Amino acid sequence: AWGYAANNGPDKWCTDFPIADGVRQSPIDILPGASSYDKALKPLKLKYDPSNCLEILNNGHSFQVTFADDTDSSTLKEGPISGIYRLKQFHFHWGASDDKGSEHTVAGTKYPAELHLVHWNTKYASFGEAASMSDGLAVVGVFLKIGAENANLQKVLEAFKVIKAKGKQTTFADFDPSTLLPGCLDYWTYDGSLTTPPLLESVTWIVCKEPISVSCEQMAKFRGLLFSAEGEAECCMVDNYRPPQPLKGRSVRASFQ
Ligand SMILES: NS(=O)(=O)c1ccc(-n2ccn(-c3ccc(F)cc3F)c2=O)cc1
Ligand SMILES: [Zn+2]
Repeated sequence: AWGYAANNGPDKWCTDFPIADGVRQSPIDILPGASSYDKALKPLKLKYDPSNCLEILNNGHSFQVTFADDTDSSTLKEGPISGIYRLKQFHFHWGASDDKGSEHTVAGTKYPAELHLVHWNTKYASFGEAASMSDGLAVVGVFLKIGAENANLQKVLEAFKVIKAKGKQTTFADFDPSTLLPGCLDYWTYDGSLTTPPLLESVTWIVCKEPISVSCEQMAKFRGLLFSAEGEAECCMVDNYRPPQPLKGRSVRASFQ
């Protein structure tokens, strides 16, 4: 099965998932100087209902907080998209050390971690159907940089002790993911893909320019999670990021000047 090790990592994914060498793969290196300001881009309209929060799980690639998506109570609207996209889950990618971990990079700069808020287009009947459509998904990416402790992450980190190993999950209620958004919602946007298998080219990427903070002690807790299941040889969950992929002629637009 795919992973992030030398034998099953990003350079090997094309064997089972040939779209890995596709025309709109993610992540990318964002070059602010080469992105074009588009005054038609609207501000992001994010509205999340904490009561939609269901559970937190270690899926062996990251940890993920999943949301009830049977109503329009947690949605993304406007920004670069048209219509209503519902929040399905959020998760993170991070490094073994603070000098790497994000998937998108900014003029080559790597952040220690990156948050992804995954939404699906309600013009389709379900997440699964939307995931295979070119306008099916919208993922909001937020960079994390080392600084002050982020109090809004504490509740997530406290759950780690019960989801340390792959396959563990627990109920997770009343969490508002908007507390993890930066104050300024300026963003870059481009057409891309899922950054892990199945690497589907169905994502409108919306990457926030402003990072949020995370302390080095909090990063150490991320790195205490395991890729491995209980009873297996322990393997720390670190470096679960795909490196930047070729732009292949795509343009990156900026919502700000
Ligand atoms: N890192 S990311 O680009 O935000 C990202 C990467 C991979 C996924 N992902 C993995 C499996 N799926 C998935 C789950 C259920 C389904 F019906 C279809 C899918 F593609 C999915 O959306 C979701 C998000
Ligand atoms: Zn992700």
